[in-house]
Amino acid sequence: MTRVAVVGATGRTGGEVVDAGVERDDVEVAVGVASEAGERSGVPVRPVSEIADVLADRDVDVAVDFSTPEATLSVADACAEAGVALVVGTTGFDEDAEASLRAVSEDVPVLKATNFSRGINVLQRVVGDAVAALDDYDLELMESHHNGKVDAPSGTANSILETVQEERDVEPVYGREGHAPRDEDEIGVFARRAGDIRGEHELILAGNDEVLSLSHRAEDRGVFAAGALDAAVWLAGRNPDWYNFGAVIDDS
Ligand SMILES: NC(=O)C1=CN([C@@H]2O[C@H](COP(=O)(O)OP(=O)(O)OC[C@H]3O[C@@H](n4cnc5c(N)ncnc54)[C@H](OP(=O)(O)O)[C@@H]3O)[C@@H](O)[C@H]2O)C=CC1
Ligand SMILES: O=C(O)C1=N[C@H](C(=O)O)C[C@H](O)C1
Repeated sequence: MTRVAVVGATGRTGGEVVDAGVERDDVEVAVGVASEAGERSGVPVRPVSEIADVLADRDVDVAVDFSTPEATLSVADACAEAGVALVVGTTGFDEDAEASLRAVSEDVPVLKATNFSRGINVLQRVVGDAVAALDDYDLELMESHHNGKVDAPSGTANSILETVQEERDVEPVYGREGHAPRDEDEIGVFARRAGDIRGEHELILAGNDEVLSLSHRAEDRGVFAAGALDAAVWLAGRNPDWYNFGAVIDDS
């Protein structure tokens, strides 16, 4: 049984992690963490200001984080101090924050994924193959999310862009406007925010007479919760290192 602390337990995604966790046999949701104290699905939620005590008192094996970059970094430091593994789903880190997280993985195991759905992970594998095979096609990347999302483009879109750039030297152009003729080595990147869209991503590869569209749509946040908890169970007890979600999928 893996004892989990859910950081962001009162949020859209962390709340789903708590709900999913209390239903699982391989996970014990020991505690939730948020800005303020509260409760979710019968699980006590404690303020992040008490994180060090919380990790020790509740005998936590893995912290699962869907919060904000700032909160993640303070939780990561506490995990390193307490010897607690960390699963990070939060997106929107700048380069310095990403480096700080990587440093924490020298002390405790850290698994970070911009998207915990299995479908996106497979999409990423297909993207690499497609971009390599259709190496002179125009590329455009689109994502859509709910109106409460604060980072743009999404973490997943940035990860897809990285995969594309591993295969081809393309320069991102974010949200064209005005006189903006297309260069053959650019990739347009577009973010839409509306309603409660769970998360949609699409990469198109367009030749003159055909368009290949690679797309994914999350239909329920439960898909992220399930993946993050699978990752937590997989990560518990491993050596300090930097891990990715692909390894979890490959092992299951
Ligand atoms: N990797 C993946 O698969 C996915 C990643 N995400 C990412 O997860 C993150 C959260 O998204 P979402 O659930 O929509 O966000 P919400 O705004 O709905 O929830 C944020 C949560 O974080 C808590 N929080 C905010 N500030 C702090 C703080 N300083 N200390 C402790 N807790 C804090 C909030 O608590 P309070 O309300 O008390 O402030 C709340 O519980 C985003 O970065 C998003 O991109 C989302 C879905 C899937
Ligand atoms: O904020 C969200 O909701 C999501 N965020 C992640 C991202 O930024 O890619 C993953 C998913 O798309 C939902």
